Amino acid sequence: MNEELQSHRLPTLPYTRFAVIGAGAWGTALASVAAQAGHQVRLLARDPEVAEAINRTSRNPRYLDDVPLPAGLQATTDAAEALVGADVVLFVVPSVATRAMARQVRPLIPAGTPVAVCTKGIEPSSGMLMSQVVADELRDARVGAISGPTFARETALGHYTAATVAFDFTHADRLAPHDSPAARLALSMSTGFFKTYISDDLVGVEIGGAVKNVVAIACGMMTGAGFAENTRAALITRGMDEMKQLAEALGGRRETVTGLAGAGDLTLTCSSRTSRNMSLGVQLGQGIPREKCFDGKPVVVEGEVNAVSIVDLARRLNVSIPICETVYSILHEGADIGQAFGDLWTRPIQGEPRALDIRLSNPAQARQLVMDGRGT
Ligand SMILES: NC(=O)C1=CN([C@@H]2O[C@H](COP(=O)(O)OP(=O)(O)OC[C@H]3O[C@@H](n4cnc5c(N)ncnc54)[C@H](O)[C@@H]3O)[C@@H](O)[C@H]2O)C=CC1
Ligand SMILES: O=C(CO)COP(=O)(O)O
Repeated sequence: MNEELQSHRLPTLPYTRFAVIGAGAWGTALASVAAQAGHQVRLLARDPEVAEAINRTSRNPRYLDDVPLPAGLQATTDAAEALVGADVVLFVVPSVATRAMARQVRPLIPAGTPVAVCTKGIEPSSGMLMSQVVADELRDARVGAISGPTFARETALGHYTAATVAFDFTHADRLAPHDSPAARLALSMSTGFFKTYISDDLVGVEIGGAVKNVVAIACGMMTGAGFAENTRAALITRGMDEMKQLAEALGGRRETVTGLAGAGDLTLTCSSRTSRNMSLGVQLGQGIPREKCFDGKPVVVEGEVNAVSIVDLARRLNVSIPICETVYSILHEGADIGQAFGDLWTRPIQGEPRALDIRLSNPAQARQLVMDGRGT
């Protein structure tokens, strides 16, 4: 347990009855972690065949089919059965399905129940973070998030993994942080291989998870198109700056973005083709038409959908996020990859950090000055 929390007189009580909504790769992996921590876990699947197979074979035949699942994990397609008696709920459906799913299970979640959203994204049109979408539907629940650098397969296989559990802290949470939903859920999910950290900056945590997917597509595109490692390092670093700007504009903290859910997830996702976002970018960079990517199979690529909502949100907030804008222009406006990345590199020179308020003319103009003999 966190040392600071240990110093409190009262022990933190773990949650022990989990309902996990969504039996995809990540829902299955998180259900597995919770079951390995010794909890009762009910996993809500859409497909009866998946639920039946999990219960019969302790494997999810559709996702992570080679990973054995622990005892104590029961799957069902009946939302009422999944949620009855649950003292904590994890929401793990794709961002496009989150609101409808929250609305569907609303009557089954008692007031005050902690709900952690493990989906990464921002809702189009409303610009809401996933926790805000769920809170909008479940008005009486305590809604937070779990996020970090966590490939589902590696997590389910028991590789050392770390993630952040974030909830906004109420006045009562500040008086008794050991008893806050964040602390209780972090303790409940903590196993010998799954390490949790606690945050009270839900906005910062969720912005990291949403924006890193778009930056990963950018890194994939440049890899597929044959750009070099220098380019990727620049995109990761400047992508983190875009996260910081956006988080701050929404009331989050810049330093949260340097944590697991920001820098951590950005590093993971932008470095590996295991990432569906990075992988989509690589395929597009190689010139594969979108409909032929992933051999034409439907795959959840959150950054593709969320490039739209993130760019829209940033424009409304007047925040400059040129890397996300570049990805958006390629994915949704048909821009050419080589041209769009080239344009990114000829943007005006600015301070790093942006607080150093300098903005010089376009580098092309500087070259012209040299050619005109007007340098010193
Ligand atoms: N796979 C991973 O390594 C990680 C994924 N995440 C996030 O978790 C979320 C879910 O991703 P995955 O589990 O990987 O996706 P997935 O593709 O493995 O599974 C998606 C699940 O959602 C269900 N689903 C799809 N559309 C639905 C709808 N309209 N209504 C209800 N259920 C629906 C599917 O049946 C499936 O069970 C995403 O936001 C992703 O960014 C976060 C961390 C790691
Ligand atoms: O969020 C993830 C790892 O933290 C999974 O990334 P992808 O959705 O790109 O596969």
